[in-house]
Amino acid sequence: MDGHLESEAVFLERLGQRVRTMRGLHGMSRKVLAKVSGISERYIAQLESGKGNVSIVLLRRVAQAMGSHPEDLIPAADPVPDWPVLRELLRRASPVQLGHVRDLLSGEGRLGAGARRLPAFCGVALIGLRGAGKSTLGRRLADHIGWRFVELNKEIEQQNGLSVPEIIALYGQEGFRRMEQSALSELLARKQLMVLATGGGIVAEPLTFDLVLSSLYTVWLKAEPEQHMARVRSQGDLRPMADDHGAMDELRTILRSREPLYARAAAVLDTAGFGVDEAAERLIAMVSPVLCRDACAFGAHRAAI
Ligand SMILES: Nc1ncnc2c1ncn2[C@@H]1O[C@H](COP(=O)(O)OP(=O)(O)O)[C@@H](O)[C@H]1O
Ligand SMILES: O=C(O)C1=C[C@@H](OP(=O)(O)O)[C@@H](O)[C@H](O)C1
Ligand SMILES: [Mg+2]
Repeated sequence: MDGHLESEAVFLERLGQRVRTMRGLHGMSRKVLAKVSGISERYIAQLESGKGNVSIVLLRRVAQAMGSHPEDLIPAADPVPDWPVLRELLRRASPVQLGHVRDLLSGEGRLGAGARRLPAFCGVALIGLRGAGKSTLGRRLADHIGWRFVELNKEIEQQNGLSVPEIIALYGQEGFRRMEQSALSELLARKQLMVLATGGGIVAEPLTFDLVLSSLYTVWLKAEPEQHMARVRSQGDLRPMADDHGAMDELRTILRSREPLYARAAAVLDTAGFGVDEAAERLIAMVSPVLCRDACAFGAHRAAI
């Protein structure tokens, strides 16, 4: 193969990987992505395996179906790990804000360390894939330390008067992520200590996830793919891991795509090999000393700990 062809083949392969990763990040099966984008499942499989040379218009459709942008799918080296957060912030910034950022980055800014604001400490967040134990262990932790337990998905449902599946059906992934962000902002604005069970896909939206990481002591509840599947199945909840033979593959793709983001949590609790009681004890033990130290440092209520 000549040099050009080879580098094009590598490009297409990496493009395919990025589509697959982004799809996993958003928890969408190939079937769902095909349906939402209006592109055949077979073609998406080709694209993901680096065999389909997708047109820019189709790539835009694929990106839009996942609530992302075509440039997010183009293989490129992200300059810094925080790049997706910075890019989202830049996209939304006002001209005045952009001016400040430009000044700051070009070394002309006057913002000293003293001008930086510490985020309010609002409690503990649990993140992880469905079946990680966010709801089960979160409730136990909240009962133990006497803080309010909040399910982010329930807040979203209450605030919008629709169930999560209804929101996704009506407004798509993008609409759901928007509502997730506003429900989270609203909760944080209450400035009450809480244990928050997030939705498994919260890591897919950089700004929302950044808000979680900067406002709450975040713990990733980790488990093996087989355990996620078994736990979810035994709850009788088969979304989005339902039906087809590829369910386990889909689950692995989702987990693999999200792992680097889940790993940004302040702490990791591996629940594999433990029952609920032991996992809860370990979570409480892991979190308690940090709460004492951080809640006090952040000026939170000592009595609540
Ligand atoms: N070590 C463990 N940690 C957490 N949950 C466990 C564990 N072992 C078994 N489970 C079971 O797995 C399920 C976890 O579900 P859930 O708490 O709803 O997860 P999530 O909210 O993350 O989707 C529960 O039915 C729980 O009883
Ligand atoms: O993993 C995901 O992509 C999702 C997980 C769900 O939350 P749970 O993890 O609480 O089930 C919910 O936010 C939505 O259906 C998407
Ligand atoms: Mg849950």
